[in-house]
Amino acid sequence: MATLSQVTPRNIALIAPQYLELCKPKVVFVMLITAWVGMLLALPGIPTFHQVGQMILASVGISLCAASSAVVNHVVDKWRDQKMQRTQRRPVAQGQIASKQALLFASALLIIGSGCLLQVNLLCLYLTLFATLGYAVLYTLVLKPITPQNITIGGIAGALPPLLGWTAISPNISAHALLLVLIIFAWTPPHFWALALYRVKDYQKAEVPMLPVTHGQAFTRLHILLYSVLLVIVTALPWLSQFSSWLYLVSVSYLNIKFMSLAWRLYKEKSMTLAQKLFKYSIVYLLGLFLAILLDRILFFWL
Ligand code: HEM
Ligand SMILES: CC(C)=CCC/C(C)=C/CC/C(C)=C/COP(=O)(O)OP(=O)(O)O
Repeated sequence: MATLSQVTPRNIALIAPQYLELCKPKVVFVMLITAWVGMLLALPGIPTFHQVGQMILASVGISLCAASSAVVNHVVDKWRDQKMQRTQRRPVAQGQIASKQALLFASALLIIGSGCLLQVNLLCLYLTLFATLGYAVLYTLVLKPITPQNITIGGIAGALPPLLGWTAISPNISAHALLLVLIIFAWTPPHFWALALYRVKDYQKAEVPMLPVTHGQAFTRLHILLYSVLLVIVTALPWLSQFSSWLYLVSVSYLNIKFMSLAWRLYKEKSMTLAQKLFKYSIVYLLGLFLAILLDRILFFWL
């Protein structure tokens, strides 16, 4: 336990980046972008002052709850992270932050985040708590060590942010918000299995039953390809249901051609460089898709 005399500005400056790292800030930020798109799409027009206030509170609340589950993930995964090259330098794995301190930090984030969402509405709060528990408990604690389908089922938690954003503005479960959730849900397996392919040794060492460990590289590449086809089909739905117009269709087609071509080449060529490329591109793809759906909506339905 730190004594009061140890709480100096210098010590805080030293420890703050480590606490920030526990929150998985880059992942949470991309999730927040998808939640913002959900919020903006739910708006009937230019937001009122009250709605801007709700959006700010919801953004803080969703980010803090997501960060809290990321911190718990570091604690639960301490021993696994120590065995994997990619994660062994993490603050909890290295013992720079004790599990107890990390859990206190996670609790504080969860309490403040929930407090913010309580001011927004109960539906948004409950769904966010469901996603938080989904990642911290269902995925990390229960599914990750027992089944290679951990990320398909656990992916529901990571896919929820657009719905969380939507309900912050309009407290009902809209079919269009569910379409956005479905897109991230179909996107998650190729996003993660591409990484698992080139990090397979890590997962073997840590005895985590990820798909390339349990079913091999060829089976994983085939499943990346199949989920990519599913992703292409699912991403056509906003246009087919007339929620989005031609601008979205053209943009998403461009993004999909590159996604499919990488997934197809990875399936044929068995290259680790291609797996790395697909993983990196999956993030650009998701950001591009959400930007396209938002711009399309603003240009054709708002203006
Ligand atoms: C269960 C679902 C998911 C799994 C298993 C997963 C897995 C991973 C893993 C293992 C990494 C770490 C890569 C590294 O440390 O080099 C990563 C990175 C990343 N993921 Fe995911 N992910 C999931 C869902 C999501 C979702 C829903 C989003 C965004 C909406 C997302 C966005 C990102 C981003 C932006 C990075 C890069 C972070 C960085 O560069 O530090 N992920 N993902
Ligand atoms: C409220 C809300 C929206 C919650 C979502 C929570 C959240 C931060 C999900 C992140 C998904 C993710 C990075 C999974 C990887 O975990 P991993 O343990 O497989 O990866 P690692 O080995 O890099 O830790």
